[in-house]
Amino acid sequence: MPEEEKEVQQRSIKSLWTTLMEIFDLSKPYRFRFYAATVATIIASAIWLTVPLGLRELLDAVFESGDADLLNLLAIGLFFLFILQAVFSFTGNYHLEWVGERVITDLRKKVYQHLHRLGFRFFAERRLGEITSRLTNDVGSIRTALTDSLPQLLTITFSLIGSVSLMIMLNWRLSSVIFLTVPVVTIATRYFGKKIRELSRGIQDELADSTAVAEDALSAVRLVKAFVREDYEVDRYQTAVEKLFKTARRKVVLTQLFWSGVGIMFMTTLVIIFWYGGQEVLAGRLTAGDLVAFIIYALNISRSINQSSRLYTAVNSAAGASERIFELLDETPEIEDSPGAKPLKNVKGQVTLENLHFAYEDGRDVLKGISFEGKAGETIALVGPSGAGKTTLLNLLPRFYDPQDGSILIDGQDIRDLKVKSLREKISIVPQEIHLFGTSIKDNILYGKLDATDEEVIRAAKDANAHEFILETEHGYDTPIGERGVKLSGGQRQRLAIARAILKNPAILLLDEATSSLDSESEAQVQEALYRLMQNRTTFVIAHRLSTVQHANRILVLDEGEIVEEGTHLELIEQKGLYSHLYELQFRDLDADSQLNMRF
Ligand SMILES: Nc1ncnc2c1ncn2[C@@H]1O[C@H](COP(=O)(O)OP(=O)(O)OP(=O)(O)O)[C@@H](O)[C@H]1O
Repeated sequence: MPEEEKEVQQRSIKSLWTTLMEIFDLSKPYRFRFYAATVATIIASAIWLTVPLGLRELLDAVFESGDADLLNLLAIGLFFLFILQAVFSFTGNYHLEWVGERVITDLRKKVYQHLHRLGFRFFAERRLGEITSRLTNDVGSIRTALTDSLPQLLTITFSLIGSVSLMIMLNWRLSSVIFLTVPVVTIATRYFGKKIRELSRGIQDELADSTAVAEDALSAVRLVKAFVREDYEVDRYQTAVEKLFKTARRKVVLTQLFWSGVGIMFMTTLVIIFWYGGQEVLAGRLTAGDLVAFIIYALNISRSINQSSRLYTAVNSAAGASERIFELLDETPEIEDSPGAKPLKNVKGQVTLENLHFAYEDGRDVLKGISFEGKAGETIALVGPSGAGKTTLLNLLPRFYDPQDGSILIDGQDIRDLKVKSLREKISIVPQEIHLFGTSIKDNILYGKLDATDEEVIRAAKDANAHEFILETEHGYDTPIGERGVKLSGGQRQRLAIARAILKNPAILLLDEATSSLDSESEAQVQEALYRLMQNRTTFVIAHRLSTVQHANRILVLDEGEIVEEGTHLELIEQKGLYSHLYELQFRDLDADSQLNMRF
């Protein structure tokens, strides 16, 4: 075998072992139950192993000694043995599967919790479908291995060891026929195992890809329909699942070849045992009972090996899946509390930016030395051309990303010295794209403060100009919102998002004004709600409306990651710089009063 291939194989066997151990580690809290179940399984297997010996006695009682009383006694004895075996087998399997299901539940929780700890960078690099596939398909694959295969593995191991020992005791020469097949099976298992493991991982990857394709399209169903791209999306999904089918078929071919090969070998071995054993009986060196018992043990071994080869493929599939799960669990969250981080309390809302430098990718600075001091309660509008870095700047305040250089201070405290959760608790974000959950209207508002009373929810909705339209819906606050809120208009969705933000009662507000048009009545209601929300809070707003910039205490004009102008609306108009240029472009011919719907 070439050195390189050998290394890959060794590495993969090692990684199989490591991942299995990692899964096994998860069962630590349930070790007592696990060991008790193992003992019950050993006892059940041991009882099962005595059955052929009982049968041998039974047959010899008939054929050799002709003893009818002994025959009755043995038959009753065997019956009770079966009952006892069933009881132990049930107990062992039940508790082993219990541990398996428990471990999987813990694993699901652990993975999901970990996903929530990971930052924006992680999610930006992956598709949602791929991540959900890990939670469902990969964990499902490990589940099968743990709950089905683990009990089998134990039974098979004991049954194999026991059958082999008893066979040798019965007739060692006949036993050696069986052992001749062992090296062949071992080599085949290693060869096929590696291939199957690789294919299993491929299948999980392709499954994740196809899930991602479907999720992408289904979550943008409006876009798909608007562009009449149903057929295109169906094609895309078909291509993905057909690719999956091809890999799955290759796995089936390999797996079946392996099983069939093992099967043929053992049936041949059995024929040899029949023939050779028959000779021994004829020669008087073996009784008929001995031969029957021997053959049952041989069948036992054959069945166990067959099962273990199936088991091996299941375990290999699980190893492929668990590699992916543990890769995910190894992802380190980029934003975490620093040691000694303090909670942010009694916030006034003074925000200072000191020489901020930020890049998503090395060498391509998006923010280039932003410095600014915002007083508590001020409204600060950010304007500038597309791609100037406005959204990026807002994303740094709740620490969705950390700057490479420079710092952000809130009331004089560096946000990296604060507990992340306490920082984010004090900041509300109203983005352009409002996301609503498929729960009730009330639950969507409650997201801002989970323990709010009904009165608080209603007050927030009233302040957000949402109360009236909520009452007009079929079940009022309990009306469910369709998947992603499709049953609500754009303005209504915004007002719900504002109600949610009001309920959170933040000291700092980050607002990305929507650019999509609303009708003027709806627009006026949203604006009014926003102004109410902005009262007594430090607000950073990416402004697209003239009314917003006119009312802002200060306007920061960003261009290519730098603040190029700063001042009030009138001051900036007088400067005749970028701001006045943008203003000219957008508002030149319009009368200020009718400009509410215009965008920057
Ligand atoms: N997640 C990301 N990964 C890499 N680059 C990004 C990411 N998000 C934004 N950028 C890049 O950073 C730059 C600034 O983007 P940003 O969204 O902050 O601009 P903006 O001023 O808010 O623009 P707009 O008004 O169009 O929303 C752009 O060049 C953009 O391509």
